[in-house]
Amino acid sequence: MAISPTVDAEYKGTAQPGQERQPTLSVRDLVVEIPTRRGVLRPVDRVSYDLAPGEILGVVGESGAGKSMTGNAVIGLLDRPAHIAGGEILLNGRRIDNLSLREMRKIRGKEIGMVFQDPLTSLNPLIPIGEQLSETIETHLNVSKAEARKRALAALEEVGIPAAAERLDSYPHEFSGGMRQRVVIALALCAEPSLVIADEPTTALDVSVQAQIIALLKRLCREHGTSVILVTHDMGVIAEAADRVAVMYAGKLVEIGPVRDVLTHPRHPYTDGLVGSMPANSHGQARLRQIPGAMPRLNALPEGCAFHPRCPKAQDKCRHAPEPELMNGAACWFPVGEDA
Ligand SMILES: Nc1ncnc2c1ncn2[C@@H]1O[C@H](COP(=O)(O)OP(=O)(O)OP(=O)(O)O)[C@@H](O)[C@H]1O
Repeated sequence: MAISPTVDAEYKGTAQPGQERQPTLSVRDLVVEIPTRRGVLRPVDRVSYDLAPGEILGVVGESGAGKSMTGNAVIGLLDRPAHIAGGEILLNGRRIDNLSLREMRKIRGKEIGMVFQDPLTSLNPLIPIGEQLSETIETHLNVSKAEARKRALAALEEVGIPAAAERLDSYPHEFSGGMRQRVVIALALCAEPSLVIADEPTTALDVSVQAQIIALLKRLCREHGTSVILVTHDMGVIAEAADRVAVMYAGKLVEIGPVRDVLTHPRHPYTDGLVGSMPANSHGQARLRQIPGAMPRLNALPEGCAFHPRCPKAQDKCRHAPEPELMNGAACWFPVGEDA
């Protein structure tokens, strides 16, 4: 049975009748467009998903798939000329895709926390970190200066900054990359947002600290009941941290499902390729199969399914029929494991 891409089957499927919780975030048929001299590009093309309270959704795909654009659309930080050209974004049931810049600014920090690849983009280099934290807390939680400073210290302790009381007056450059990202996580969570968007939060860090930062993000969001969109090109990070995974290819959502199902039984051949190119873990055999070819440019998408030129299962239908919608979690005419 074909499932409309506007209905996220996995989310609806887990709720019992009458017990459906309002999703923290609903992205409905989201379209982001970029007008160019050679036509209009669609880096995000009718993407839909729901994010349940406390859920961690990993968004994965190769560079240029549209992962960051989707996240940036949610937080109202698309760089012009990219803009939302269709669909809806609801945060706790309230539409946020049509808010003014001023209203959106109030939501960022308070209702949506952000963790980017480079911690320095989130931190002001000229202000001690304790002050940055307490200012955010004071503004968003309406508490006194003294109370905000107390909570800033608690936030730093929570993210594992050693001797936190002495570090309140340190500047961002006085921390290592990993410690700085811990501070950013404290900043993202200090106003108790219901959603955190973490875009490649560990990509710029030493491999040795990447796992610690992912574990920290996961633990804190679990403890606070915060939902997370975790954008990454790394399936290993998804396996480590996410509850569900959304796979993007050339602006489209091509597969979505619980992480364990998608990793053990990927249905879209692109997901299968991504899983096959993961380095082996301690239980697996060496895999590291690369997907041949490269993702097409948005101004040169092939006819039919955008993945067909790289797909080992491609048939005539894939080359000519309109791109398939999500069916049982995968947008593919001939999913892996189902004989044509
Ligand atoms: N101003 C622009 N003009 C034309 N194309 C653009 C512009 N900005 C972004 N794009 C294209 O939009 C697409 C989506 O980019 P996006 O950053 O969301 O991808 P991504 O999956 O997050 O990749 P990465 O991991 O490299 O950040 C890319 O193909 C990119 O080249």
